[in-house]
Amino acid sequence: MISVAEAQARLLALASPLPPIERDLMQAVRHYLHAPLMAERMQPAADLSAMDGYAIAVEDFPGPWRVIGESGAGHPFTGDLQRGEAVRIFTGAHVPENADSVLIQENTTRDGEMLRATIDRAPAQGSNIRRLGSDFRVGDAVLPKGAYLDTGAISVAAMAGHGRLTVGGTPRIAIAATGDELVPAGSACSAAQIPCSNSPMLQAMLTSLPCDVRDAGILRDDLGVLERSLSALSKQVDIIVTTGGASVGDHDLVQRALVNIGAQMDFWKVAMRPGKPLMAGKIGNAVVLGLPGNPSSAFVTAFLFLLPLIRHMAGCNAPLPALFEAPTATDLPAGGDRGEYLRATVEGGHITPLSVQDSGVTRTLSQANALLVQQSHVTPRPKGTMVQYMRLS
Ligand SMILES: Nc1nc2c(c(=O)[nH]1)N[C@H]1C(S)=C(S)[C@@H](COP(=O)(O)OP(=O)(O)OC[C@H]3O[C@@H](n4cnc5c(N)ncnc54)[C@H](O)[C@@H]3O)O[C@H]1N2
Ligand code: MOO
Repeated sequence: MISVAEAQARLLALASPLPPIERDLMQAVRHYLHAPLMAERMQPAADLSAMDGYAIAVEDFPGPWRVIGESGAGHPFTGDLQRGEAVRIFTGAHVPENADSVLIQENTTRDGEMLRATIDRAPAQGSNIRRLGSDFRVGDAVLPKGAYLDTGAISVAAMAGHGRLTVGGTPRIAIAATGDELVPAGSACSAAQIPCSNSPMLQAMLTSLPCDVRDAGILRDDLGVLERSLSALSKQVDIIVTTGGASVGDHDLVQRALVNIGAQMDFWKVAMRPGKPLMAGKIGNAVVLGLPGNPSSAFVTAFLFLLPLIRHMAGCNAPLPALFEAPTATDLPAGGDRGEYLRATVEGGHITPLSVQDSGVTRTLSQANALLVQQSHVTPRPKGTMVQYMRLS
């Protein structure tokens, strides 16, 4: 059996990043930036007031001042300030020439044109002023290549003058559940049946990634059905994900069906728990990833393989999940012959593996916010030992 790291490397090598595409800002959300993003404008484009109050020269403190005009956001005051003069100013407005501080209005009294300070200490030069170019200047790289376009990134891209962005491609993905026992979630379900939770789970996992996901339904454990469906999907999408039918039972037909329709399988079985029966290969131009059927196995393998594959194809520079460290809140037993990914909770800086690790259980998936990574053959570790984990949320 190959290691998780080797399997990840082999999977990513099966596909190249898709060609980049230009999109409107809002269509670029959750995509990866294709090249560093340069500012096309200076921000702020002038010295701006950070508060509502009066623009003054600090050397005139403690006043009084004569208010000679007004500067509002979008309506700059065009004159300049002489000794003893102030300009009424609002948040976001241009600071007039010769002013070097904004007195907030709460620290003043006003009588007609006359302005007085109600504080004793002179404000510092530059106080309540956002300096020209202090956020970024024209040509500054405001986002690096491969940046994930989350809310903050969209904000800075818009401020930097961009209405369209060049981002990595959007892989098309088909999710096919397999198993005679499965019924669609919410349908009547006999004791011999089980709701298909894997397909909704996988779709939920992909909502924050740049991909077009299609639910290819539930495929019966029938070689002909699997062959026809997988063959058709391979011509329509970039990634086919199956769940179930990956192991060694008589009804585990996914691999056989794939080979029969000409797939080149790259690996089957990875030294990990849960998720051992994972398989990957290619049919034509499509990558096929066969996840095990058990819900936690499907979750962990999707987290460690499917998500990185999508990120890689969509232009992310670092597609694999990041590793963090925390002290374990409980003793940990020795590792077995497979790497383990224990569903765990990180709280108050400590990590606690959930007591139930059965890969058929879905409740633990809803409770876990981390996967505690335990290398194979590791010796027992007492409470307090630093361990590695991956964040799930
Ligand atoms: N003799 C052996 N038996 C098994 C081995 C092994 O090495 N030797 N491996 C075990 C491991 S590990 C896993 S994981 C499972 C995976 O098996 P399959 O991928 O073939 O999955 P199924 O048998 O089809 O289903 C397993 C389990 O999951 C339920 N399931 C399947 N699909 C869904 C779905 N879409 N939503 C919810 N639940 C699903 C299914 O009903 C079964 O209960 O094999 C072990 N066996
Ligand atoms: O590896 Mo299986 O995924 O342990 O249940």
